[in-house]
Amino acid sequence: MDLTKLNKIPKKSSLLLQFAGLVTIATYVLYRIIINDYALAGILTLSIVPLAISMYLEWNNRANLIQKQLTLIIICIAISYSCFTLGYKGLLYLFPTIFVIFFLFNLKTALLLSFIYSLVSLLLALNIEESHVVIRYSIAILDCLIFGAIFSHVVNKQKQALLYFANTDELTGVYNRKRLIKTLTLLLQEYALNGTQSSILLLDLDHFKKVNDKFGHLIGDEVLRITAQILKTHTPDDAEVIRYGGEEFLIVLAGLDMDQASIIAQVLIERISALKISQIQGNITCSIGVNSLPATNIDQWLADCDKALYQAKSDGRDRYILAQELKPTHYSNKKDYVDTKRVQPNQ
Ligand SMILES: Nc1nc2c(ncn2[C@@H]2O[C@H](COP(=O)(O)OP(=O)(O)OP(=O)(O)O)[C@@H](O)[C@H]2O)c(=O)[nH]1
Repeated sequence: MDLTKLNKIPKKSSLLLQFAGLVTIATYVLYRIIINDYALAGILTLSIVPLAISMYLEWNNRANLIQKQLTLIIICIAISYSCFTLGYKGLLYLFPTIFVIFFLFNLKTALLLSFIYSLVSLLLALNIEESHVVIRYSIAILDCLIFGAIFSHVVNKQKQALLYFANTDELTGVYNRKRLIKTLTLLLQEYALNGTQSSILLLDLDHFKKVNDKFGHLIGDEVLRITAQILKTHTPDDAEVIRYGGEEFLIVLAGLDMDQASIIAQVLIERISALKISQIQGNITCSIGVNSLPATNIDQWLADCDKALYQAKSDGRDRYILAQELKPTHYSNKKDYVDTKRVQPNQ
């Protein structure tokens, strides 16, 4: 399944749901006008306006959760009023709105809101209904609340699992590259708005091919897993560790400047070289490129960090290099680095 298509599903279903609501309410408003009930027609029309705005924003990819929640609350108020004037006919509209509440609020808030909404509407319906009718509806509405809560709980769990698998590298358990663009875009925006510093480290294990060749791919995999653990343990809690390529990891340090990022780079180099794996003789080392904002865009941020990493490799590995310290002419392309590798085969 193409996971990128997943993003389009909520937009389509949300538009469809809102369209169904709009048509239902609009038809009902027409009916109330025909039978000269202008008061209820007016109140319901008030709920059509935010719904139409909400659909327009959704269509233009500008919808946000707060505006959707407000729209739903206005519709709930209109439906409560219709319970007061229509009795059980108004109560019928409670059921679908309760389900929508569970999809637009978190579980606790949705339970509280739909409970208050149902209670108020049932009490208002008493205006024209016998109490035994209202009690019958109360039981049905309670069922709806319970099923709504269970259903949204299960869907949320599945959504979390899907997000986890879509964003996680299977071998190491850290983020995969899908996470990258979103995180770096946010940090560039933060820098442009508030001047908040952020840095990235591009870390590559040294001579990893030799580890595979000498000890086998399974041991190589184990080294990658342990490295990922070290990166997670020795970086701040809010740092994002991303598996960037085969034996390459990108560490995103939000809010940290070049000096702070350098300290972390040095710690990681020391921790990785201190690593003892029983099946492997000798040390595992790594090289790191460090690049801090400003950067004109994500590509430049990453490309300059990549150059710093290549220079760290060329300068003898087991070290970090700051992108800011690179001379513009130094290692302008990867060929220079490949040539350097070729003359040091036994390193
Ligand atoms: N075990 C294992 N190996 C991997 C994985 N992904 C990539 N590799 C290996 O990583 C090695 C990368 O080799 P190179 O790009 O030559 O880099 P290197 O040997 O680390 O040399 P330098 O980067 O120059 O220090 C290759 O042998 C790949 O097969 C993986 O998921 N598991």
